[in-house]
Amino acid sequence: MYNVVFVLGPPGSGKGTICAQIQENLGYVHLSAGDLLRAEREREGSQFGALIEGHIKNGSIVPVEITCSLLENAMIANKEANGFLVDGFPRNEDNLSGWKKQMGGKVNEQFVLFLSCPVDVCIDRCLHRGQGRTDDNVESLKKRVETYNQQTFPIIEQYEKHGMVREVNSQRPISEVYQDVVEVFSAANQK
Ligand SMILES: Nc1ncnc2c1ncn2[C@@H]1O[C@H](COP(=O)(O)OP(=O)(O)O)[C@@H](O)[C@H]1O
Ligand SMILES: Nc1ccn([C@H]2C[C@H](O)[C@@H](COP(=O)(O)OP(=O)(O)O)O2)c(=O)n1
Ligand SMILES: [Mg+2]
Repeated sequence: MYNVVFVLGPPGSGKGTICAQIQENLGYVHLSAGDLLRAEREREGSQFGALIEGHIKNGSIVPVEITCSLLENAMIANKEANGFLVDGFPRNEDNLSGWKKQMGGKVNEQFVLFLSCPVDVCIDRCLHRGQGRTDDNVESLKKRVETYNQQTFPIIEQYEKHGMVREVNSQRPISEVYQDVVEVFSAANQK
């Protein structure tokens, strides 16, 4: 059974930044749904490139069959990992139900790391991220934040009802955020 930690929060809340540090220090493998989709978009011969780019620019969510298969393939390719940081997933009901259907019974969901940060701070970070992303512009960001508020936050609330959410305030220096995140992982892995 694969250990899985979901990492959620608004665009720009620091999910990728924190996951990279956890991967380096705790042996979890970082799987960013967004990175996997961008790689699939670029892959020669992919039938999904245009569809993925449409969703990315529009801030909407790619159908789960595509995203979940990318995640599962990446997990199979990293069997030796202590666990997986599934970053930016599940982002809506379709993601959640598709994941349960495809991965239910194959994974141990440890907890949901929720990086909370005010939206205006997050937008500002994305606008200065400097990764040349086609969706780090004011127009796409407006739509991504709307998608987050309308579709992703309710998923976090569902997990919250099951006592699975560990919230860390990410409107602080990265080192402080990281310290709190490490404590969350320590507590979870002591059990
Ligand atoms: N705690 C923080 N304080 C200030 N800037 C941050 C912090 N965490 C991340 N950043 C910066 O904000 C931008 C978005 O971070 P990123 O990890 O890509 O977020 P996400 O994956 O949630 O969209 C990056 O430029 C990153 O360097
Ligand atoms: N589960 C997911 C994750 C991302 N996507 C698409 C739509 C998202 O706006 C983009 C970018 O996601 P990504 O996680 O890289 O974005 P942030 O790190 O939150 O800024 O990818 C998706 O369709 N389904
Ligand atoms: Mg990211």
